[in-house]
Amino acid sequence: MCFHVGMEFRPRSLPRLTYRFRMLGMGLAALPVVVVLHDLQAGWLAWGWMIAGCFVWPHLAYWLSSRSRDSYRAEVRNFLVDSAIAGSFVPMMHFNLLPSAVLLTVATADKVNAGVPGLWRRAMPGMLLALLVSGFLHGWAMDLTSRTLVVAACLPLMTIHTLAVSANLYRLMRRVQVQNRQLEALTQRDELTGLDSRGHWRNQATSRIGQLRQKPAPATLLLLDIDHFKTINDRFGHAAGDDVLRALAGLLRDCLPEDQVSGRLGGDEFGVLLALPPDQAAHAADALRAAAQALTLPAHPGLRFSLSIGLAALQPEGDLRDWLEAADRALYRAKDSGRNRTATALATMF
Ligand SMILES: Nc1nc2c(ncn2[C@@H]2O[C@H](COP(=O)(O)OP(=O)(O)OP(=O)(O)O)[C@@H](O)[C@H]2O)c(=O)[nH]1
Repeated sequence: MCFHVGMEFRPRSLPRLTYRFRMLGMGLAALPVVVVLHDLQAGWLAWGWMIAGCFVWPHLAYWLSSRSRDSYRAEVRNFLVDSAIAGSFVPMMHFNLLPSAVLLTVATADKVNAGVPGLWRRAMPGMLLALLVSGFLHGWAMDLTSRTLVVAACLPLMTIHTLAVSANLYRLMRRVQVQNRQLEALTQRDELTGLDSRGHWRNQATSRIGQLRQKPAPATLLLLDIDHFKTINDRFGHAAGDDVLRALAGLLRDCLPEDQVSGRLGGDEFGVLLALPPDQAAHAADALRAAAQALTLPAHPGLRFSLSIGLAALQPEGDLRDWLEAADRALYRAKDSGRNRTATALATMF
């Protein structure tokens, strides 16, 4: 009856979080137990156990888990004790039907909501054992009837518990949704350049091919590679190499049409989709190469770099793999013929 949900994310504040919920749950559970014990004119043992379970245990559980080196494991153990306490109350209440059912259900639902795999199943033997021990201590008398006051005393646990669990689950779901969105955004971006990551770029390119199949339009793929990038790293340092990669990403944004789809495919290789026919794309590529050659980096005055670019027009029958292979072969032709140039894939390359 501690209503905590989502324990699997193991927050450091776990003991404090469960403490509040356990206080509330156990406090509300005490209401029907008190009414039934009063009706049964129960003895000191039953009253003492009720006070221990409902009012002392939440503080003890907090003390134990906040002292523990592994508060997660400690809380799992506390959850099992919660269930055992709920089970022990049933014979004490002479199996009064409604509070017994509510207590056992709520205790089990807590284990499910905690998000710890199989916790509710692990809690069952302890709950049953506690019920048996309590039965031997308090007797096996049965009085299933729940009078109106007992029903009313169950209501706060039924209503407030459900609302508290729902509110907590909602909060958790919202947080997971936000984190999922953040994670997705992170995987879509190349951290260094801010361009599309390889995977996201491939997805974008594949969906662009799908659109072009539906509604044909010119499209050209550019594969870019920085010439002798290893030498730049070796001569000016890795940080300078990173600056070059970032500067190139800036050039792509500034020099190429806005509807480009640009991504860093890995290392010093970049892919760009342009909604242009190959001759216009080749002009754009040459302008980009000229801009790259002219670029100076204030932090590295002696550093200059050039680009080799392979270019391939989309063929109606090809897929992304064919398109990339054609552009790649063109890129290698550009490299082989001396670098710092643009080469266009031959039609037979597809
Ligand atoms: N600074 C930096 N270097 C990287 C990064 N990723 C890969 N590299 C380096 O990029 C270099 C790529 O080298 P190569 O594939 O030999 O290419 P290259 O030196 O440009 O040779 P050519 O393409 O034939 O002109 C390697 O030295 C990698 O270590 C990165 O994120 N930052």
